[in-house]
Amino acid sequence: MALNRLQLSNFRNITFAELSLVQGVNLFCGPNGSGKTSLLEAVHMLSTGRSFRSRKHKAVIQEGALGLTVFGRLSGGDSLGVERLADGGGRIRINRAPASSSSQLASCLPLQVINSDSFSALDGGPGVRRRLLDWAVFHVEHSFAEAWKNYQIALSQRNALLRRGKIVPDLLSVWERRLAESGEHVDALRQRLFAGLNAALTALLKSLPDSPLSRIEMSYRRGWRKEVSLIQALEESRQGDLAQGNTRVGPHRADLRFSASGEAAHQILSRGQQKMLVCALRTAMAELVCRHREKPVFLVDDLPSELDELNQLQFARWVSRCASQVLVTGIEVEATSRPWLALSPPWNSPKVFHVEHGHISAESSAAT
Ligand SMILES: Nc1ncnc2c1ncn2[C@@H]1O[C@H](COP(=O)(O)OP(=O)(O)OP(=O)(O)O)[C@@H](O)[C@H]1O
Repeated sequence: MALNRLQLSNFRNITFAELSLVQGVNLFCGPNGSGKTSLLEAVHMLSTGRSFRSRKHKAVIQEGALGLTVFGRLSGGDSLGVERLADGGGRIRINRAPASSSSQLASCLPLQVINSDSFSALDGGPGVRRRLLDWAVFHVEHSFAEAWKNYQIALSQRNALLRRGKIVPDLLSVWERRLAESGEHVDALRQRLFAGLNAALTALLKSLPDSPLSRIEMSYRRGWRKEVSLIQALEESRQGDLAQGNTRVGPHRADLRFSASGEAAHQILSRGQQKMLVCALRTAMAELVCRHREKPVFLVDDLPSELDELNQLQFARWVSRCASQVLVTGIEVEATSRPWLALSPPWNSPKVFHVEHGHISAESSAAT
């Protein structure tokens, strides 16, 4: 699925922009602080209802404005709209009708983001990796969203009971059974996805020149001991959980680990190799998603500053196989377009947009 038209207003320093995008590569070039990342952030908001830089909508709304809007029309004809107001209100619309949750936006517009934050996936906490895995599970396994929601409800109920201090055993076991049932389901979906993801990632890494990167192995930790069921694990950890007021086992503790010869990936890979590993992981996820659904859109913020030329070229090749469209930012047009020019059509003829002081104009014509 590609984004054909994008319209935004009062989004950080962009007062208004209306753009016609192409399938393949869209380049947004301009000096620091001109509004390139804000543009990508707006597309992210259209797919998730939120920014990738700030948890607070107010920080994203243009200073002095009452609210922001982002509107997009997809290649399949659907339209998406997000409005965020400074007073905390807002609306999400799909085909002009109110949408009940932002996950409906995500199913219409699957999106992968590569920016400097993406690289914390290896050395950051497990939550970052879990969310990455769940992006692919959500798009491939249709029962995941419901199972995960049920799991979260049961988890917060069990945690609330644990914090009360005085346990009502019957009530606790009701929520533990629900937690175990939805948790086992979430885990089964993740495990099935993981098997395909692992195969796709290994194939991508093996296609790289021999280095520690091509020997990286990925493993999945489900969040409780292998030998027991989730209900047993919950019973075993009940006393400790009571003392902590928190459920310490279950799929909310799952993780992906990356290692080579027993060493953690971030201990043995160079910074650039770590970045390439994250690019390969996101590509592998997109490959899995496009086997089951339409190809996702990639947002790539300032690739030249992250990877050397060979790796940029490799990554551009990967993206061209599994994405419908990519929006790339950079400072110089020549350096930003270089990795894409060696690919086959439509990837070798990027549409270039110039970004300056929040104004965005297409290269070949007047402002779009
Ligand atoms: N709420 C806001 N209202 C108005 N302007 C804002 C707001 N938030 C941020 N800005 C400004 O918007 C500008 C665009 O920032 P953005 O991060 O999009 O730039 P960029 O082109 O990606 O820069 P770089 O190349 O340095 O990454 C910055 O000058 C920033 O100070």
